[in-house]
Amino acid sequence: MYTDLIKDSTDPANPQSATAKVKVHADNVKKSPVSTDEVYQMQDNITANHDSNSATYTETNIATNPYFSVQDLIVGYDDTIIVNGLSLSLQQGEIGCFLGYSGCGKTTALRAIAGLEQSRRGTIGLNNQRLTEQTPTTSFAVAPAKRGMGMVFQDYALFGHLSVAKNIAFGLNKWSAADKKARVAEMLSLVELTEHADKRPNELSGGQQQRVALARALAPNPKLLLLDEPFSNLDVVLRESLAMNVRDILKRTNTTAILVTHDQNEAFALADKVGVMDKGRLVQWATPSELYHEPISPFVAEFVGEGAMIDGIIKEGHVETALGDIYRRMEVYDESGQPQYCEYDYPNGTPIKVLVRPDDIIHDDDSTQTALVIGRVFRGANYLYRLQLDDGQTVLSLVASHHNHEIGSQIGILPILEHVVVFDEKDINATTWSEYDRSERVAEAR
Ligand SMILES: Nc1ncnc2c1ncn2[C@@H]1O[C@H](COP(=O)(O)OP(=O)(O)OP(=O)(O)O)[C@@H](O)[C@H]1O
Repeated sequence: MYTDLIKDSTDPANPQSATAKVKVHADNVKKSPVSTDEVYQMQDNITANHDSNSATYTETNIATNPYFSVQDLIVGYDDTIIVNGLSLSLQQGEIGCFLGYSGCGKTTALRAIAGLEQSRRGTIGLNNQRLTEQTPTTSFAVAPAKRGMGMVFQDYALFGHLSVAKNIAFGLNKWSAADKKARVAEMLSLVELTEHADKRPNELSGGQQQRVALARALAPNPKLLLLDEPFSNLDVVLRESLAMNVRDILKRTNTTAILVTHDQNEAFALADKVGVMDKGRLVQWATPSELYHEPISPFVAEFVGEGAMIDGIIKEGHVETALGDIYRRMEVYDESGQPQYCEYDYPNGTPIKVLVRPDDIIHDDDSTQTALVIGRVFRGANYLYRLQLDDGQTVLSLVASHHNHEIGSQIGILPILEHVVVFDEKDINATTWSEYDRSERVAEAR
């Protein structure tokens, strides 16, 4: 794969393949329900764990060790591997996210981090403590209740018979009465629910209940906060605004967190680093912007954001396409600030696929290059147009909605091909989202 950035594009998560001969991923296996009791116990113990006897890194060095790290984590049931070589790291205060389709192993990964699932291989470290280490020679795992983690669930899991304030105070049993009162007041204010302190959860909206759940999880000051699809019970409009609100709260409290979701808007609104998962593997671990602009494979390109893949062919070091020629741009500039280019190192005639995002195609009435409008979706501020090029290929274009063009009309376009992503045949032969989608439908139809 080539992007406009000339740099090593190998998978930073570096998933190692499992050596055991096992079947990877099975959709017919039922998962055990999340045991909220286990999680309440985790929560109750957070503040009691400052003198935890869990092992510390022998070569501890806060400057070089990430605050939170997972290395080559493998989790499976019987002969099935669900999480396959997960590796990632977060600095303190960073928010990470596992993003992927249903059944790809996101929740299992989260539960393994919490210690609620046993791992077969790998290490987990948090705040200079080794929490899990499973190697051929060592086997070590800190109990969930001693990991200092908090959890927020999809269904809020609040105590219906307790007030909002008492729900928030739940994990503070070992605090003095005065400290507990002050902490609950602080948390109520943080999530802007002070005036609802004495209400029962069922007197609150879904969004408010989720804020109570967040306050309850944050109250004992967890070392790591785990959020499992926290917004999926809420309507779409509320989801994005609550996601931004939650990000703001986590940033203000410098909380390190991991979110699990299948919704990329949620992932982008909340997370600093997003990991796209596919069949138990972390395919790419990157910032939202990197995922969108520099997807590592067609799978990630198609899963994250919108766009179209068009055909290209290598000619003398550049790519010829129906939209125009693409030159390989480096993130290197000459003295006058002009970007520098180099050649794609493929032989002449190599077939290529080019990822073109809707923002790469600008509508321009004065352009001599035109395309046929074959579809459009009104999105308030914009129209998303589906456009057919002269050779029959289609691309998408995001155009301000005051440019109202009927289906069947020709419009002028200006392709901006400076930042497109180029994939070769090897990338294309990898499993794509479309292929997955098809096989899912076949499986569902059985
Ligand atoms: N305790 C278990 N025993 C056996 N298989 C399990 C168990 N827990 C999960 N699985 C299987 O592991 C796979 C991944 O499940 P997981 O819940 O991690 O996926 P997910 O990506 O979080 O999906 P969703 O978004 O639907 O929650 C599924 O096929 C599931 O049936």
